[in-house]
Formats: sequence, structure tokens, C-alpha cells
Amino acid sequence: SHAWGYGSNDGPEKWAASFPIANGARQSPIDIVPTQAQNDPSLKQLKLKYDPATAKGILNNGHSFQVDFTDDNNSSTLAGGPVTGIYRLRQFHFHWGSSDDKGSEHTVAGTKFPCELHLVHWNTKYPNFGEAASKPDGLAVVGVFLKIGPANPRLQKVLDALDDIKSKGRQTTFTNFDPKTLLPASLDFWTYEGSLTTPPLLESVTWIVLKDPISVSPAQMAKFRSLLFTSEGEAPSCMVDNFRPPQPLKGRKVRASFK
Ligand SMILES: NS(=O)(=O)c1ccc(S(=O)(=O)NCc2cccs2)s1
Ligand SMILES: [Zn+2]
Repeated sequence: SHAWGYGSNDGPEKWAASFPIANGARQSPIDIVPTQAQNDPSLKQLKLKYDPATAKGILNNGHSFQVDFTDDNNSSTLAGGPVTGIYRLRQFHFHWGSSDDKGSEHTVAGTKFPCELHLVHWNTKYPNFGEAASKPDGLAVVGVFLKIGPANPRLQKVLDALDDIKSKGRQTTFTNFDPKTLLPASLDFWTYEGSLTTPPLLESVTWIVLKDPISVSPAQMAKFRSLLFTSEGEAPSCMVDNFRPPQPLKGRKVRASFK
């Protein structure tokens, strides 16, 4: 079966058995080394247009939690930056650690952050998300680091919903939310060609990792860690350390949108 997780028996070191692409040429995440990233003046400004009315629901999927968006029109889109065409927002989710010294998937010159936000978009040149997810230019994921600091009021609506989705399979409505409020002031980014960081690990993602983090407080991190990997009725297992470690660069170039 394709049951995978983040434990010692089903975690990232075991994924290649069911998903051989885990050892592929463009796997994610990676360690971003700023001094080795090349500034590319041809990179366009990132254009993010999000309509809060497209927020639909929030779900504990047993690996993370995600906020899903209606993606049957171009109300919430990404364009510009390294991509050609228009990509539609599908969902956003997070990865985090059991303590503040780890949790992010991408690292910056070896530095780990306690949490990382991913906003998942799919290329509208394909008929739907599933089709796009299997194409080399099918997805674009914006990554945002979270750094310990003052409580971030913009996170609160998301964190307050977690009480209703504590265990795997729980979902609830989540509307009228603008994910743009979760972004830092600067949209400076690094970009490289990579993959999904969870099975099926498809090599279809143009990664757009923002240079500047947003803040999260220790109390807010505790809310993330209050979720469970497990369903109601199972022996509870805290949802923490749901991150894949950095993967080999294998000759890929990381470009920077800034000097
Ligand atoms: N951490 S990440 O942003 O790289 C993501 C991992 C999984 C994502 S998904 O929700 O798009 N499902 C992926 C798919 C399932 C079946 C076909 S594709 S996004
Ligand atoms: Zn992710």
C-alpha cells in the first residue's frame, strides 16, 4: 500500500521503496545557499492575486493540515516571477517541527526554521490540478519561512480553526480568508525546478521560496503541535516533524530575483 508518513518505519528514508522518484534528478526540498544563487534580472515581479471568497475549507489530511480553495476560475492566481502563464491557487499548508530548532523543508545555508508555509498553484494550460501535477511545468509552490518572534495576528484565524480538525480526516468550513495576509512585505524570492516534498514526489514544481520570513510565536507553534497524525479512536500521535530533509541539488541552479 502507499501508506507513508514521517515515522521511523514510513518516513522520508523509506519513501523510495514505494516512490522510486524519491531518488530523482529534481527532488525537493533543497538547502538554498544564497552566495551560490545567481541574480537573474530577467525574472519578472511575482504577481499574486487572491480573492478571500475562494477559501473553502480546512482539513487535517493526516500529514499536515490544508486550507482548500475553489479553483474553477481565475479568482486566485499566481503569475509573473519565473513562470509563464497563469497558475491557480489550490491549497496552502504547513510543515513544522517538534521544537523550534527544526520544521522547515527548505533550509538557508543550513539554517532550519521552525515552520514553512506552502501555497500550491497549478498551471491553467492544463485542464485540472491532477493533470497539471504530472507535468514538468504543472505546479508552482510559494514557500514562506516562519521565524520565532512576536505572535503573528494574521495566523490566528487559521490556528483557531485547528481545534475543530484535531485528528486525521476532520474538516470544517473555512471561508473569507486572504492568504496574501500571510506573506512578508517583500516578495523577493529564490526559484528552482523541483518536486512535491511528499509522495507522490512528482517532479512538477517550480519552487518560489520567499527570502523574508513571517513571524510566529512559541505559543502559536504549540497550536500547530496540538494536531494529531492519527484518526479519532487510534492511539494519538502528535503531528510534528512533518518535514522532508533537503535533497541533492544534482546540478540544478537556484536563481534569485534580488541582488
Ligand atoms: N509540500 S508540497 O507543497 O510539495 C506538496 C505536497 C503535496 C501536495 S498536493 O496537495 O498538491 N497533492 C499532491 C498530489 C497528490 C496526488 C496527485 S498530486 S503539495
Ligand atoms: Zn508542503
